[in-house]
Amino acid sequence: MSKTINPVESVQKEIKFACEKLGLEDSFYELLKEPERVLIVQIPVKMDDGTIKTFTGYRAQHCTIMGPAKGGFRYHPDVCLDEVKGLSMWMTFKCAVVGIPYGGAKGGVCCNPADLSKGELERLTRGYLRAINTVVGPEKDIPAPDVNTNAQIMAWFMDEFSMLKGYNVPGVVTGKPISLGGSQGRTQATGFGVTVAVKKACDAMNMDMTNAKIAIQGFGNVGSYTSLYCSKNGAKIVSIGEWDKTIGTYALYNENGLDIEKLFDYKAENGTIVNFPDAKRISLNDFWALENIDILIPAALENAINENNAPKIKAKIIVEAANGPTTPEADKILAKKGIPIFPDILCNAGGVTASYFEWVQNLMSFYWTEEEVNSKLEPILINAFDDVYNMHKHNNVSLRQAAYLVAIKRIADNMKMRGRI
Ligand SMILES: NC(=O)C1=CN([C@@H]2O[C@H](COP(=O)(O)OP(=O)(O)OC[C@H]3O[C@@H](n4cnc5c(N)ncnc54)[C@H](O)[C@@H]3O)[C@@H](O)[C@H]2O)C=CC1
Ligand SMILES: O=C(O)CCC(=O)C(=O)O
Repeated sequence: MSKTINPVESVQKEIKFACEKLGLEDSFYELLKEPERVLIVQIPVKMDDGTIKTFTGYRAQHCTIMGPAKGGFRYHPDVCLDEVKGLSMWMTFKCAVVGIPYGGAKGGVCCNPADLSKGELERLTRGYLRAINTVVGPEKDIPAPDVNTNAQIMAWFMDEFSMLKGYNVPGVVTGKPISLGGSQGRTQATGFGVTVAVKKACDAMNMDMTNAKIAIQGFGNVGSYTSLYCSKNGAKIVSIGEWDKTIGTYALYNENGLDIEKLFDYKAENGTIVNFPDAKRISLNDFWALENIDILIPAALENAINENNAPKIKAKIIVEAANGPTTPEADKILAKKGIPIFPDILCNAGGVTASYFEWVQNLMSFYWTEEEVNSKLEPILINAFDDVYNMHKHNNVSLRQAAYLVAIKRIADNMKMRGRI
């Protein structure tokens, strides 16, 4: 059994280390160690059978000094206060790493969306918005999609907020459908950004991406587009680890590389990839222990790589696409094995950066093409990668520590200039 990991304590350790390394006084740590605000709400939902069920929802806003709070909300049975708080803290540092004018937030509702009908999901989403409406808005806090939430859910969220206000407010949420003010490229942006990180990581490690074999855990929004863009860049996606409601966790494996476009079609048709024909099915345990893998990309949930499976990992590098996929114990094990980990707050920042573009377009009511979005997105991600990599090289710190150093230096400079400290 893995030890229970408290994400808040894990982030606090990273903040403390970075503040000390940057020579910042304790007051900086004091201001960053906990979210500024956490809202816990009960959401009554009329179920299809006429009964009322109550769900617990959360919204945590960690730090708003750099701008309005920003971050997704998820629907999952494991959603709880500490998870949402930890995820909101990661968002603050992610936005600072890429230098976009936001603080960090995250939300979620503890529920199993697989058990809810479309109507129940809509009523839950509208109820969640009504319960948190006083703390969100284009100038305050702008949610977005995360695990088990998507463009349709963002559309209901935006519609309910607009009805409460009495006028259309597209900028209250990002990741909307294009027809409602969503941005070109947002759906694909996190996977696009992870692929930029993979390319940069390969360059830094003298690896050839066009010959790389990649294993990816998760074929949801982030995992699927990461698979697609990495394969378009010549890499072979030899394995995809997944979860299915009928059989639990499993992985698909094809040593010659899975056909990702066919996998997209198969998932669109079947809602799952569990019986995809052109692959062997292996266990998730075997997935973590795969031989001859160059790059491992966790793109599912927190704590996926832990003290149990880290010793088995044979990949040359890990690129984190999920938030918090590697536990602190696994970090230490992998460091001893000499496997570098390119961290989440750098590698998955493409999503929030494209969300920033969506919000800017909503505020201007003037919309960009996908080419314009991607041509603005890529240089931001490349610069962020270079900032983190240089910090890592020049300060004898891990890549994760380097990302926190870059982020916290920017936030601390802002705090000092304002005279907060
Ligand atoms: N959607 C976005 O734009 C962003 C998402 N992220 C992070 O990326 C991760 C994935 O998010 P999304 O792709 O949006 O969620 P999603 O809900 O679209 O996909 C998650 C996938 O992981 C699979 N999964 C769940 N548990 C699993 C397990 N134990 N083993 C293997 N597969 C499992 C699910 O079946 C699903 O296909 C999360 O950590 C999220 O916070 C980070 C940045 C932006
Ligand atoms: O697009 C956004 O605003 C946030 C995405 C998100 O939740 C994340 O980066 O973890």
